[in-house]
Amino acid sequence: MIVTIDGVAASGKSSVSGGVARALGVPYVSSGLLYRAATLLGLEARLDLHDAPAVLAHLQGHPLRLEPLAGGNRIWQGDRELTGELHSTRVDAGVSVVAALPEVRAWVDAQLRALPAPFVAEGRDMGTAVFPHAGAKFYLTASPRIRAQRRAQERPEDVPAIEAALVRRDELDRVQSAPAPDAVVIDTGPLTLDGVIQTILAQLPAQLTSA
Ligand SMILES: Nc1ncnc2c1ncn2[C@@H]1O[C@H](COP(=O)(O)OP(=O)(O)OP(=O)(O)O)[C@@H](O)[C@H]1O
Ligand SMILES: Nc1ccn([C@H]2C[C@H](O)[C@@H](COP(=O)(O)O)O2)c(=O)n1
Repeated sequence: MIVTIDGVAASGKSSVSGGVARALGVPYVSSGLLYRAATLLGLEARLDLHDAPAVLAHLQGHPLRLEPLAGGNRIWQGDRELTGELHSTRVDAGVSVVAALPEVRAWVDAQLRALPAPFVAEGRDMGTAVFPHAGAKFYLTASPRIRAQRRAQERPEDVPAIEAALVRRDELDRVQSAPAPDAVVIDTGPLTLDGVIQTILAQLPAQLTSA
């Protein structure tokens, strides 16, 4: 069983996926972490992030390992844990460039499809390109201002700066971020985190919640 939760940047995908996964007793899979880790490695190696063959060759030489857990995902390159370094402003600024490379997308998709189900998968194209046959699909939205206000609780930048960066990233990620036609779209703006989780749990087919 696979449940997909896609959505725009900072719409609550990881927090909501974690809550849904815990309620179902399965792990969740954060696909964005693979793009973020690929970006960090590219930046550290001073690669041109537009150079797909260079980025891919570097990834193949420095394999990433995603550890999907219900309590939070961790990601490793060899013995080094990268997780804590992936939500910096520097990685945010470069990740859309790396995520636009078809070669990198194919590499990430192969990593994700190799994971053993059941799980909740979150990202941008989980319900469209990666797991089109998922048992249930959701897509989270919220206005840029609300998303920026939430992010500002965890970042040093102010709300207008965060909002501008989110709008820029939404635009850069637009191609792969369309909701699946069969996804339930949820505006998280008026909802609490738990409200979003309960909304999703209430809409899951009975065979998923009893599995
Ligand atoms: N419905 C909600 N109400 C209030 N706060 C929320 C809600 N959903 C998420 N948040 C908060 O918004 C912030 C962003 O959430 P989260 O990191 O889960 O989003 P994301 O979509 O995974 O982000 P990114 O695209 O950057 O990976 C977090 O601080 C989270 O606690
Ligand atoms: N399935 C995915 C997941 C993520 N991305 C890109 C888009 C984002 O800018 C970046 C980081 O993702 P986030 O942590 O914000 O969810 O990775 C994508 O293109 N496809």
